Amino acid sequence: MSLTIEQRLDAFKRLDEVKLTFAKRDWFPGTSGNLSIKLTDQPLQFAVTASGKDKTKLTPEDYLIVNEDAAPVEPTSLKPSAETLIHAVVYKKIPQAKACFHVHTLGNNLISELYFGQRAFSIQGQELIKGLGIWEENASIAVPIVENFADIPKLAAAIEKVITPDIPGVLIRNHGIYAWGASDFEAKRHLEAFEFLFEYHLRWLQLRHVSLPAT
Ligand SMILES: CSCCC(=O)C(=O)COP(=O)(O)O
Ligand SMILES: [Zn+2]
Repeated sequence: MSLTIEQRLDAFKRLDEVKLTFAKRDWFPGTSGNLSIKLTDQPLQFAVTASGKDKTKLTPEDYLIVNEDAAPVEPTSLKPSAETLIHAVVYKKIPQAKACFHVHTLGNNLISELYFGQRAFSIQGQELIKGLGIWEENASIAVPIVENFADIPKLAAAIEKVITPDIPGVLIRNHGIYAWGASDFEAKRHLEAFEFLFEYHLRWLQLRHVSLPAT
């Protein structure tokens, strides 16, 4: 299914907006991180950030269109993200996902290592869980954590095993997080909620032994 120029430009513009917002938060240290927006199903085609680029910058060559095998669908000199297969796995396993964002932050790296032994990070009763679209009273979530592998097909297979529609994200040990949503707006909201919950928990671990003045 051929894509219109309007579809491309709209996806690239949306990715630019998200990229600049995340860049302002220093969420792309050392060229890390990658972003994608799904364009078509049957066949799966999505726009993804080019590999190895400084994601704090906007250039005319930041994105390319790829298929489910992470191969470019049009002639290009750009190399797709080294982790493109992971985005493809998310789109194939979670049909509702229309955007998928990946960042490396200190918070998500620390949480992924602290809780890797449990293969999940669990948190309950935090208001920002609603940011994940989970609104029941005193809700609890468990964010899956997989081992990090340099072999991307192996990492993608590990991720495919654990992701479900219930929790729109997955942590990779000492690497980062993938978060997705039914739109770029929703994927951004989910990623922000995850990162807030990680930061809250890390700060709580630091402060919980501090003696507070008697009230
Ligand atoms: C320097 S980060 C190592 C690669 C990585 O984990 C990442 O998220 C960025 O890879 P890409 O190929 O998408 O630039
Ligand atoms: Zn990464």
